[in-house]
Amino acid sequence: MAIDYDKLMAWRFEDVRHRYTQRDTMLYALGVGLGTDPCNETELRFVYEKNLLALPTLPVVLGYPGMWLKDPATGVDWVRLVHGEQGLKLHRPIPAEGDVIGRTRVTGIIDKGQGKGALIYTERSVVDAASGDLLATLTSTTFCRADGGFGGPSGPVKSVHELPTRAPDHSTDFATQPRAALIYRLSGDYNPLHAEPAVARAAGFERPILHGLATYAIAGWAIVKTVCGGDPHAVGSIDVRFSSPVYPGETIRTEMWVDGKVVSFRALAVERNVVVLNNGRAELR
Ligand SMILES: CCCCCCC[C@@H](O)CC(=O)SCCNC(=O)CCNC(=O)[C@H](O)C(C)(C)COP(=O)(O)OP(=O)(O)OC[C@H]1O[C@@H](n2cnc3c(N)ncnc32)[C@H](O)[C@@H]1OP(=O)(O)O
Repeated sequence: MAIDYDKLMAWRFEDVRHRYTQRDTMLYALGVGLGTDPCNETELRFVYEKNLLALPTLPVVLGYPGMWLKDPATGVDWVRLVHGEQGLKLHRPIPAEGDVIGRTRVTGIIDKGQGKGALIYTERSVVDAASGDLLATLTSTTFCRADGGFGGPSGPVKSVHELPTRAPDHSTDFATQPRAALIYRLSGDYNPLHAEPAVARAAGFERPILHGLATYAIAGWAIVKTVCGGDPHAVGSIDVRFSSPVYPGETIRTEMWVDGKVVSFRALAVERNVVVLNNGRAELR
């Protein structure tokens, strides 16, 4: 079944009420890979309940509607989809525990052509359940590699941020563990692509790949640690494109360029010397 543009644009999402605890916040940070050095006090603040802080990227798992594209009625071949781009705008500091509502909608669908794929743009608002205050706005591009040529529009596509041409101002390495995806998924993205070898092979990968949002969080953490002095509240937004898959166990090198309040960044899988995140742009408060 092919994508039906009008049907998918009008896809109805239920509100997702999500009460998250300090334990969830710590599990998220552990899934990202923090806490491997028990004496690293900067990381401990995100994985230990004493004065616990939330990573700025935590909202990506709050009020998440799940793998809705697995529904055959969407017309999407879910096995072949990958995460294409992610944006996050933080409107308020994210508490280490809370009760939120996620509201998702489809904002655009692009036909890249037969054999090239389709892009599905979604936006999610995460609001505080009690006050109704908007905490974060998330924008996602799902790259549906098997679904091009359905007769939809070819634009407008999201523009990408150009990185500076000079050498990076900062660079930091972060070793992921072979089991990284198996821990990260417990925060809510249960896509079997990250756990089941047979599904990964059917999707065209030699083995399960890491969640794009785990790599995204690693780059976000690199910015917090390197540019923000460890203060997660200093981050206002983070946008990036996923340019190549990451295999759990690889080392992620985040390269950063700082120009006033704008941090441009990209990330590489060091062992293969491949750029895995590109066109990154974070804005500091
Ligand atoms: C609610 C939220 C739902 C989210 C669901 C996500 C669920 C998760 O569990 C799934 C994951 O986490 S998957 C893991 C993370 N993602 C990845 O690993 C993808 C990495 N990227 C790739 O493989 C390729 O870049 C690939 C395949 C993306 C593109 O490669 P190519 O086809 O070779 O593309 P290329 O020839 O370089 O360019 C063709 C056109 O596509 C545009 N483009 C490229 N990369 C893009 C990307 N990442 N996002 C959006 N557009 C992208 C190019 O600009 C080009 O456009 P044009 O033809 O107009 O010039």
